[in-house]
Amino acid sequence: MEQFIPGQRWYSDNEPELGLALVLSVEARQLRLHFPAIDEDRIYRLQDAPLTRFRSLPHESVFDIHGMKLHITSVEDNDGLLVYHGHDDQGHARQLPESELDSRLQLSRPRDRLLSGRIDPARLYQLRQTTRTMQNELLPDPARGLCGCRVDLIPHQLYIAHEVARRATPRVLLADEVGLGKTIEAGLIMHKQLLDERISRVLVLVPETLLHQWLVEMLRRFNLRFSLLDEARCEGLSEAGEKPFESEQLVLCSLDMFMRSPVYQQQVLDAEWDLLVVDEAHHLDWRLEQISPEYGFVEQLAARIPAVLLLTATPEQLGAAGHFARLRLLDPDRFFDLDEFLEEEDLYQPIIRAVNELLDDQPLSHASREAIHLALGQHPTFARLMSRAQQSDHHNPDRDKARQQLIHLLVDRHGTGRVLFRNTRAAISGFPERQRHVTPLPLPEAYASLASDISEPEQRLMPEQVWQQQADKPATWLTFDPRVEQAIAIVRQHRGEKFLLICAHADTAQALDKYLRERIGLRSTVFHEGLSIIERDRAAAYFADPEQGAQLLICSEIGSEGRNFQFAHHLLLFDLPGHPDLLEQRIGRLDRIGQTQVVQIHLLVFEHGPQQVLFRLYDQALNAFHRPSAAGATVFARFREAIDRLLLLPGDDVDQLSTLVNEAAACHQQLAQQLEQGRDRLLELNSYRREEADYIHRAITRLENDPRLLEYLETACDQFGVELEPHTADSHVMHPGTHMLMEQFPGLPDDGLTLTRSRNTALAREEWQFLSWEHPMIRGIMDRVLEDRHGNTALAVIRHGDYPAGTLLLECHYILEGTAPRRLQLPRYLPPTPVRRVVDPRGEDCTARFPADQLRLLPAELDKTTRQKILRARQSELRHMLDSAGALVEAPAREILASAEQRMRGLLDNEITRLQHLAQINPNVRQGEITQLTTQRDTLSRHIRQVQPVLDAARVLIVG
Ligand SMILES: Nc1ncnc2c1ncn2[C@@H]1O[C@H](COP(=O)(O)OP(=O)(O)OP(=O)(O)O)[C@@H](O)[C@H]1O
Repeated sequence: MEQFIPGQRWYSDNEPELGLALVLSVEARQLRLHFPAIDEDRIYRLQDAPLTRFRSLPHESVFDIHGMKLHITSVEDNDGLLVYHGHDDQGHARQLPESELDSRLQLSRPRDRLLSGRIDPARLYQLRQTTRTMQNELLPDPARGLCGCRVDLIPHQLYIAHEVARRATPRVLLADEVGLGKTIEAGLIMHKQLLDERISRVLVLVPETLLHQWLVEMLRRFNLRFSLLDEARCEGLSEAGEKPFESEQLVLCSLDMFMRSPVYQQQVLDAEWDLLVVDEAHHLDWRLEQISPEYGFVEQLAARIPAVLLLTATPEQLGAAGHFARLRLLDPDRFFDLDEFLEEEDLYQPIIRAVNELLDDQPLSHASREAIHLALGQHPTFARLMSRAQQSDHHNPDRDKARQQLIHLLVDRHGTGRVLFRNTRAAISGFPERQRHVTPLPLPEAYASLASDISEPEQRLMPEQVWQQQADKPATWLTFDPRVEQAIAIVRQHRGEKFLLICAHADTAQALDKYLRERIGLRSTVFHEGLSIIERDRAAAYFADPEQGAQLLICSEIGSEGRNFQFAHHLLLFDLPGHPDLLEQRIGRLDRIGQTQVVQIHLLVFEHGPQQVLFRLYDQALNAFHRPSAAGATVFARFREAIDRLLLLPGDDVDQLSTLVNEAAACHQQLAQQLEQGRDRLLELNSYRREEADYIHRAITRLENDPRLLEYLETACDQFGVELEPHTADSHVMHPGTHMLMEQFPGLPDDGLTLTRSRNTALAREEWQFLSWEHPMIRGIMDRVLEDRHGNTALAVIRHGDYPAGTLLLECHYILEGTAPRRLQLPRYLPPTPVRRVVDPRGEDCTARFPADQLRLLPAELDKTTRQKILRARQSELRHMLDSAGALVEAPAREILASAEQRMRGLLDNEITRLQHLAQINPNVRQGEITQLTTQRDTLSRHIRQVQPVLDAARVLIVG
């Protein structure tokens, strides 16, 4: 019998409606209680007072007398008086002595509710059980965080997302070739880390032109609602007395905004973030002699924010120094010296040769064997792998397996492998072809005569601009420049087909647009840096509209970055840019995931002059119109002087040009070969591992095809009064019902919504919701069901031959759930795990006789009064069964916890050993990562051992 102590809270078994009582005094035979809810004192006999002690447990919530809700994390027993510790709704740490609990009865625990005769409807009880089961299955599922995104399941993206999002604080450079889905990869990583509660505050920095596209992409594909903070919004928030960057969790800003405002820079630096994402990171210019303000600012952010994703399609634009500089943002301790970085890259050559021999199924040369020993050490496991990999029988699957394992081990040890992911079209199949169509055009005399006045090669690429400035007339070049007529002719030839025209300068774009619209009546629109963001988005949307939209979009160079125009198949290049990476960016607007046809590239090239120089270099030396040229940037860097000289030549020097093109072509071929055999091959292997991608793919498909999802939604809708009706073969419509039981059903608008379970349909019908276990609506329902007490008691009549009618049995569902700081990821190893026990009146375990799915429930529904009568009459039996079930669950709970701890240790020890090995050979492994993992493992062990089974739901079974 529990001792009564003044200050404790109890409630009356017979009259729970009186609320929580406070023990005032305890004498020899009686005790005095005060019931604040009715402001009455009552006296009970100490010996048989029908009272139950009120106790709440970790994970539950209680209210104090001022209405503050406390989410309990631990309960302290201070000489018989309880103090609840936890946090309030704002996340502030609080403690609450039981004497200050709100007196309106907070009977939420199943034990209290059963003993006071409170029973929930059977369907609600069932919904709770299913929710628990699903929660237990979904939390550790490898597809978690990836299956609910409205994206095609593209293997290299799945691999990267899975690999990166698992890291505690990933700091990586996503550098897939243009248009292969870096934004999508970043979205997948964020989505998974947010769902796993590894992160909650995210700052995304993008060029101004891409703000809206990011905003929309994050919402429609990932259900991530970012807040776009521009100057106007920040000003508004500041005026309202708020700190702009602390008002929202997911924030999207343009980097340019911070470049204009040191005040905002400071404010964003002062706010706390978990993850920083920087798109188009090649703009962060860094040279030994000078650091750009953009780089300086991002460097400060990256030093404070634990996780960082940098996105760029052209990591080596601006040369190796630029590449090094971006890696330096991710890990300044590791990448601190440019020369050393360059030397180190060369040291990987022997490993690369070894990997090539393994890949090409060749015998391992002596040098390769040496390199492997040097890289992996003399550990017996590696020695065994080596000997299996060298077996002469080519058909032996063991040999293949050993070779694959060695490749993985070696790739792991590759210099930048852990921080850099780069996939190329060459390594990933399924991309459309490119076809180029070139129309040589005479160079107008007016342009030829300008040549001697221009000293900058870049200017010579835009003669129309120089002409306009010199002639000081508005765009007269339109009348004599043959590219204009030719562009019109090409567009007209393909009536009804969309064209993206890109030129270097905003003024050129504007003049062309005006001319084509007013004089020719073409449905065109324009996109350039002089327009506001809204105007640019409007232009892009007008172009995208398949029926009423523009046939032609004219863009300045800014249109060639990041934008999605793959619904068009024709690209018209009014001029050629001075760098191969820019050319690739231009082509990448159309040649990207989602392009369904051959990409037609139309080139308007003068037969003479600098455009001809570039054309021949791109076409004949780099073959850049047909496929991305990985070595293009290096070739241009090597021949920069010669190229600039030719670009500035007033006339043509055909011989010099041919020599340059030939030399550049030879150099390109050689570099491409080296890349193919060398560093790129390793990087490629590291950026995409098929088996892992397949494994994730299978896991996602399994969840997607789980029929329980729709059943679950149907039951929830039924329970909460929401209408759900079939719509098409794979979709449903949902509406709030007339008797909806919730004020608001999570995520359901007043006018309803349509949802589909089919990924393909969801991709085609963006206005529909994509239903998955991760959809905010399903997550919202699960939270609502588990919150507080929904369905945690029930009563049913059953048939069972072994027990006489009238026997009372009790089915108890316990939950093993730990509390630990989120960053430790405890649920990954110990998801809330249900344990079920059924006890008979003697307190014996009879679970085996009553498997959950075989309980023969009788339809007899007892009314509320009868249920309460039964429960009150047999309270002592119930108490006994509750206590017995509590004792019975201890042994299985210990087993589950021990195996969770073992699993956790196994996984983390593996990871620690791998990292320790890597750290000896690959300095890219941050020592901090290893220490963090070791501490994490030990702290997790402590948390797991402290877990106690908590009764989550109980059902009284009456044998009928
Ligand atoms: N898994 C996917 N499912 C559906 N669409 C995708 C997927 N991956 C990429 N896309 C689409 O392909 C296009 C290119 O993707 P994304 O913008 O992420 O590429 P990127 O590598 O960031 O491009 P860039 O180099 O131009 O910045 C986008 O329209 C995107 O929506």
